[in-house]
Amino acid sequence: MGSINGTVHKKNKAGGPASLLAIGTANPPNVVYQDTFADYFFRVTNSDGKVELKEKFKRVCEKSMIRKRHFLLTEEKLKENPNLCSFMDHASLNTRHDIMVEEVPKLGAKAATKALEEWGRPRSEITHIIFCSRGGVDLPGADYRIIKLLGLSPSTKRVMLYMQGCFAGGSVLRIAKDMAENNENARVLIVCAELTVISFRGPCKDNENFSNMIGQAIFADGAAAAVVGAKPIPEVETPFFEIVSTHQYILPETEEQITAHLREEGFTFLLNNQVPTSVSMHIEKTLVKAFSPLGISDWNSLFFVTHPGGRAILDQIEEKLDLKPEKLRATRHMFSEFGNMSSASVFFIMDEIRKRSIADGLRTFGEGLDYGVLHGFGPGITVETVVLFALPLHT
Ligand SMILES: CC(=O)CC(=O)SCCNC(=O)CCNC(=O)[C@H](O)C(C)(C)COP(=O)(O)OP(=O)(O)OC[C@H]1O[C@@H](n2cnc3c(N)ncnc32)[C@H](O)[C@@H]1OP(=O)(O)O
Repeated sequence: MGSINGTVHKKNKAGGPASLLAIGTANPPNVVYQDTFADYFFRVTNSDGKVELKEKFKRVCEKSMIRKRHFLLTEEKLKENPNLCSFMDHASLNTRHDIMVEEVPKLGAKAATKALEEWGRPRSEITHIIFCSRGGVDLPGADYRIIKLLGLSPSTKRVMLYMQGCFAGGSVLRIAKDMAENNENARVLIVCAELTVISFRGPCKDNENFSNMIGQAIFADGAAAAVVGAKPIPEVETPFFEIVSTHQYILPETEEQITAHLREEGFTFLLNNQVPTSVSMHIEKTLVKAFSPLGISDWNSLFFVTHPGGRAILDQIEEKLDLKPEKLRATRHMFSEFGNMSSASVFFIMDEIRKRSIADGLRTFGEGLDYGVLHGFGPGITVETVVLFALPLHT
């Protein structure tokens, strides 16, 4: 018997739907507040002379809706590595890469430790791991290193996802669902660890590549981990969201709108200012595809976990779907407190939703509602849509 809508599940190898059983998050302790970020950014990159650019950057920071962000790179670390502070002049990949290879698994392990503690079962019972990061490509990779850091079983089956971008918070859930439902007793540890070390750089020379500056104003460092499994053990595991279905969709004629390239100068990206319009224009299509099998067409009846690409993206989605302001409350709150942490962001939002639902004594872990939607957006433009079913708080 499954619990989605009280219906009986089709038999899969695991005997039930995959659920989220725990979430843990972690950020580097160094915090930068957005109202002082422009001053900080232009000072540490020795760019105070670019007065007009700084004024424009300040305006963008003010409109970003972000209050603070966490960064591994401190002012001291940047002073030690001045090649990270120019725009494109210096080969800096080795510096960036050396830091990423060490620090990505470590930050991931901090988040994973919290998730494993919440899960409460022995670490040896993790059967699979999916590690996701946009940087730190290495052999053996971050998936291998975290197994050592956490003391997981050497027979843990690994999947490493490098360089996917922000939609990958949805991709890891899609892969975890398949693993959990098709392998009896599988327990999948998901880890998303994202550091801006790979892309931090000083201001452009003029307005020409301002989209890079948009990235500097919104991207941030953070890691999230989750345990996913089917047929939770009563009294031992506490599932909160079942993963009902997963979908991936490439938006037509948008391949040039978000691009990123790994070069000697580090990770360079281009964000077209049409991104918010492109995402919002197609968002309803993804909901219709995901929810018509469930007979749901009232989007305000769902809870929302929306990758916080930027304020304009959230504003346009809200408008297009005619959402009540509270629908994106959790998403906006986590974006304000942590910025855009790429693939990790959606896990911070799910964590906020379930914790707030508990604190408010609501009927379910999903703001008192039954169904929710998780959206990941990224290069392609690729959209991951994950349908979630929120379990009751008291059974
Ligand atoms: C798809 C995903 O979600 C995946 C990702 O995470 S990738 C990151 C995706 N995020 C984005 O693309 C950011 C979306 N944009 C925003 O949220 C908002 O534009 C913002 C918060 C950055 C700025 O807000 P704002 O100041 O109200 O916006 P707006 O008035 O449009 O822009 C301010 C200036 O920045 C410029 N600008 C905005 N977006 C730009 C872009 N992508 N490239 C270059 N310039 C841009 C504008 O042209 C404008 O310049 P002028 O002052 O010279 O006219």
